[in-house]
Amino acid sequence: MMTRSMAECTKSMIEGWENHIAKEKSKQIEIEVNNHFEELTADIISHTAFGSSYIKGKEVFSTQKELQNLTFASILNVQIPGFQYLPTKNNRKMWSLEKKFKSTAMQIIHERMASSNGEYGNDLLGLMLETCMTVGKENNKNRLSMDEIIDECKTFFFAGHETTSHLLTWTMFLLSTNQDWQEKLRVEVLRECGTEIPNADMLTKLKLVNMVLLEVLRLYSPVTYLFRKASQDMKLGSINLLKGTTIGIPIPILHRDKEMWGPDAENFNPLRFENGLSKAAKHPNALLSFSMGPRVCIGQNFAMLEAKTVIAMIIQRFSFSISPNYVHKPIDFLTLQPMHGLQIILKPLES
Ligand code: HEM
Repeated sequence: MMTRSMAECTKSMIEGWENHIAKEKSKQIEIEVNNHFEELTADIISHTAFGSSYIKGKEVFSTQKELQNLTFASILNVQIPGFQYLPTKNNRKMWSLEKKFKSTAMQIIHERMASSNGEYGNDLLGLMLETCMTVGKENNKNRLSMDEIIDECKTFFFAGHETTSHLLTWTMFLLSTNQDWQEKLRVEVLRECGTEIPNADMLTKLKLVNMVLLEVLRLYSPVTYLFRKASQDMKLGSINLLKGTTIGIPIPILHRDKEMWGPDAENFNPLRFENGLSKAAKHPNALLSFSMGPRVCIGQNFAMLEAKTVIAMIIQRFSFSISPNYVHKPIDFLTLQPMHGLQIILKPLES
């Protein structure tokens, strides 16, 4: 059901591209794909998190996005203690967005509860409501409160939307600049899926697509830093860390380390993942894009399934190359993204 939702959202984006191309005499278009992917991944997460309530769900998420942008802009300001409580123009805007976010989310939850007969649906919201209503009913111990459900929705959107859209963008970038790999993937996708909309079984057979996505995560990991705080005094290699010290783990540096990945660490070479993720480098956990251990990304399978669906559907229908208007300037703006977007030239395969 999840793959179907992902494919349907992708189909609607692709139809938009096809309509656009049909209007052009040259039968090709230049598009900036990063924005398209941000919309697409928001659409997909709204459908899978909120199911039938996805239109209101999108409203919730676009409010959150506005809030996120304002918060990020204010992080760059000098932080004065207590300033966040003053009724400045920015703070008032943030409070009003927060209120709108909460009231729309509550509306969705109440509507869902009112229309249910003890069944809340098999989307993320339905599963959380189910847990909220049944688990720990007797002692209230493990029940999720409404505020916690709303917070979970926020986390899922924040953690799962931009990260995946940037994985898609960088994949399009690397396939545009490595046409041989674009063609290899097309052969694989057409062999396993033909021109049909891919289903879950077909997607598991796309080994080369999987290898390419892992190599994209290595070279352009959407999350660039992991932060950890020492819970006790400890030794890390030869360094003594005091309890409470925060350390930042720079993923891009570790992912291009020649000692770990070999002399071609700087190059795009998906074949390094030919024998599986754990054999690609000297250490089995060298790829840190989804983190590891107790805080590992819980959405990694979702993200990989989504990325495979989208890339397979694009590659089935179009060939693409980098536009001369593209300027390569990756920037870390919470997640790693092309500063001026990614402009590509898109052509339907028949031509
Ligand atoms: C390419 C896409 C994605 C990347 C690169 C990514 C990366 C990460 C990383 C690095 C962390 C751990 C942060 C840390 O250890 O400090 C994380 C956590 C998390 N991710 Fe993802 N993520 C992606 C997609 C998703 C998706 C699609 C979802 C949800 C549908 C999701 C949900 C979460 C959640 C809820 C956490 C917090 C887990 C916890 O702290 O227990 N992520 N992600």
